[in-house]
Amino acid sequence: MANVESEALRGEVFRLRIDNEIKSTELEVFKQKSFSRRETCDDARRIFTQRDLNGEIVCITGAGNGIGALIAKKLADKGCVIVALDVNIKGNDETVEEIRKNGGEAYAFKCDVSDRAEVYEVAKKAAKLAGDVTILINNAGIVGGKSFLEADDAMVQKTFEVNAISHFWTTKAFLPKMVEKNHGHIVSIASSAGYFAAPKMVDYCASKAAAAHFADSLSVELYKANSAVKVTWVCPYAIATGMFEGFFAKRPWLVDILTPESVAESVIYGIQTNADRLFLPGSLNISMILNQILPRKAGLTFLSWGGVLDAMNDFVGRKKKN
Ligand SMILES: NC(=O)C1=CN([C@@H]2O[C@H](COP(=O)(O)OP(=O)(O)OC[C@H]3O[C@@H](n4cnc5c(N)ncnc54)[C@H](OP(=O)(O)O)[C@@H]3O)[C@@H](O)[C@H]2O)C=CC1
Ligand SMILES: CC1=C(/C=C/C(C)=C/C=C/C(C)=C/C=O)C(C)(C)CCC1
Repeated sequence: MANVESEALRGEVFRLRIDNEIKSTELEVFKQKSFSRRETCDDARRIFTQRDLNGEIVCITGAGNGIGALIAKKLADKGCVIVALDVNIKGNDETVEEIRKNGGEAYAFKCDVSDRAEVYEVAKKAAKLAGDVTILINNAGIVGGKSFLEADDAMVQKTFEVNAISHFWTTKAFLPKMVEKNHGHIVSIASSAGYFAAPKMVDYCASKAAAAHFADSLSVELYKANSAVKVTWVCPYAIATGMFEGFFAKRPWLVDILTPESVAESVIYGIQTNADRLFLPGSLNISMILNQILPRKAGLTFLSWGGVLDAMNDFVGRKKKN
């Protein structure tokens, strides 16, 4: 299970990096693992430029479950103030309770991020209570898991509204202050599904491609404005949070289902090092390039060899909680 191993190793080296105990062997080993040339070079540079997040005010959507909840708690442990938004009140409150129990500062707001008015209203309340948000993590997401003709229109619409269009509203709510202070970070949890297609994910893949390109385009606009506001978009392979329950990874030695823990650590690492696009695992960089440059037939053969065609056959997704 090379991938899990390299993910775990990444986590291990990552932890070493926090202690700033960079030994050349660790760095060497880190390089050997399945990271693309570009990422390794960037990593070498980024390893020594991790920024301290203490005192940052982080708004994270979808903080009631899965990687959103994990990232919120981990950032709170780093001294961040957490503004947790979720439509799932119970989960959101649990996340905030746990942070407060550990001595952190956190605020829970019920918010359906697909409801623009609600987003703007909650954003105002959050700024009054917690202060101006300096890191926005657009994490909330849904997936229907139906083939194109089976997918009901309402779910297709909702998928775009949550996975992509909501990023406009949350970013419009918090970016002005970041630009004014010339300090801030927008993080979009997009997906590798924004760059790779699979059956029963037409709406999901299209919405994640929109989310990825939103972040990419915004980062170029901010670059033109010489802004210090950073943009990171994260493109994980399937993660074992329950959202993609039943997803099948045919060649786990190539790309295996990720642990929420390793994804949360990598997202935070990406924020600390101002990463731009973060494929998880890093080897997807190579696959993405291959998939783009191969003639279509060869690309389809590569994807079917990798198991894409049957990956969603047994998809059940998250069992709706009570
Ligand atoms: N799991 C995976 O395999 C992968 C996930 N991703 C992306 O990572 C992100 C997090 O995924 P993951 O942690 O697995 O997902 P989870 O389903 O575990 O958590 C998502 C959270 O977002 C909440 N949410 C859903 N809709 C809304 C809404 N309209 N407004 C506010 N909150 C909402 C959910 O609430 P509720 O529980 O009530 O639905 C849930 O608390 C998503 O964007 C997902 O697309 C990317 C790659 C792989
Ligand atoms: C990338 C890639 C593959 C499969 C990618 C898939 C199917 C990604 C699915 C991602 C999901 C479900 C994300 C959820 O948000 C293969 C075929 C293993 C070959 C190597 C390149």
